[in-house]
Amino acid sequence: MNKPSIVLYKKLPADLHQRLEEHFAITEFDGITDKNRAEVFDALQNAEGLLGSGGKIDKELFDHAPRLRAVSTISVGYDNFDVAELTRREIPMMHTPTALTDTVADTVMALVLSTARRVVNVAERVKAGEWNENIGEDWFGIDVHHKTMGIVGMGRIGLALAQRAHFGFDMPILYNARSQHKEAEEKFGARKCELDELLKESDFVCILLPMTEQTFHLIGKEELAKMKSSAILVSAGRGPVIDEPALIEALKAGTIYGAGMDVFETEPLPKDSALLTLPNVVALPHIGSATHETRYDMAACAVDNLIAALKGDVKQFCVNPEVLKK
Ligand SMILES: NC(=O)C1=CN([C@@H]2O[C@H](COP(=O)(O)OP(=O)(O)OC[C@H]3O[C@@H](n4cnc5c(N)ncnc54)[C@H](OP(=O)(O)O)[C@@H]3O)[C@@H](O)[C@H]2O)C=CC1
Ligand SMILES: O=CC(=O)O
Repeated sequence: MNKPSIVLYKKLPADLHQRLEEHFAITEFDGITDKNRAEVFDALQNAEGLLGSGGKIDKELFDHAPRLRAVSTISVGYDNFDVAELTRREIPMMHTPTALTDTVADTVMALVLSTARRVVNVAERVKAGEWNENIGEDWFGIDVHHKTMGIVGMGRIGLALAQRAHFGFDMPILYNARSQHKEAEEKFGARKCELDELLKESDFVCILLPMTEQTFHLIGKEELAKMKSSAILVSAGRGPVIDEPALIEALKAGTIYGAGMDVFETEPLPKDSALLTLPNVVALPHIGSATHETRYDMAACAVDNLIAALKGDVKQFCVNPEVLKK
């Protein structure tokens, strides 16, 4: 019997590629871009599955995939997919939560620490040969321990961050989400509050929200103005949740102390972005989950997800489970 065809648009570790090959006939691309879209469309004509990460996965693409039965992304976020269109076509889509939760929380903590203690800025000065005598106050940062941690988006990653902040740094925790998160409250002493209160009271405001219509530019000029001038904003959910020009203004004006950022409105961050010129910004290239171990685990999860889905056996990690009930 012929194996089902799939389109793979992300390079996989050899063993995972082989596992996929045992089940499917693979047509492989290095991402889906404006340049190769037409070629991808051709390959999709026969494809029953789609697996990869990144790119714009929209209705036009699905229109070229008449046999598509399952989609699997190697990521937690799926804002680049037209999920409503997939659901309309009764196609399940799977993602890879849990595999990366701890690693992303570690990255957020790294941003908190490096921004507060000015790790990058100070290390660059050492490399530039500026450490010639006992350091003065111009090398100092601010404390992290015992300060108030504000977490916007108390989901999987928010919870893992709360654990680190509570047990590692004795930080009181405020959080904002749509629902109450008892585990965060009971295990880590977190208190749910309105966004306004969180912005006013927190020393670190960590944004861990998905990109949705409701979260687009949730943090803009007015919200930044509510933060303490000694506070730090950390952005690790999706770039467009923050109004970047407003953030740049706030950083330049000293409305807030600094920002640690792993995600941006445009990625890769344009070379002329003012964020690159500000000493109170730590900018990372969307490395939240980027460790060898975690990226492997995410890819393995996505491979398992696609194999299960094309067997009609989806048990977990489906972002549109309503299609499974039909
Ligand atoms: N920088 C990086 O490399 C990475 C970034 N991410 C991003 O992080 C996001 C979060 O991941 P994860 O924690 O696993 O996701 P979860 O779905 O577990 O958590 C999302 C949280 O956001 C809250 N939320 C959603 N919409 C709103 C809203 N309008 N107002 C207030 N709260 C809201 C949810 O609230 P409620 O609990 O009430 O539903 C939930 O607490 C991902 O969607 C992705 O975009 C993920 C991985 C890596
Ligand atoms: O940003 C990364 C993800 O997994 O989502």
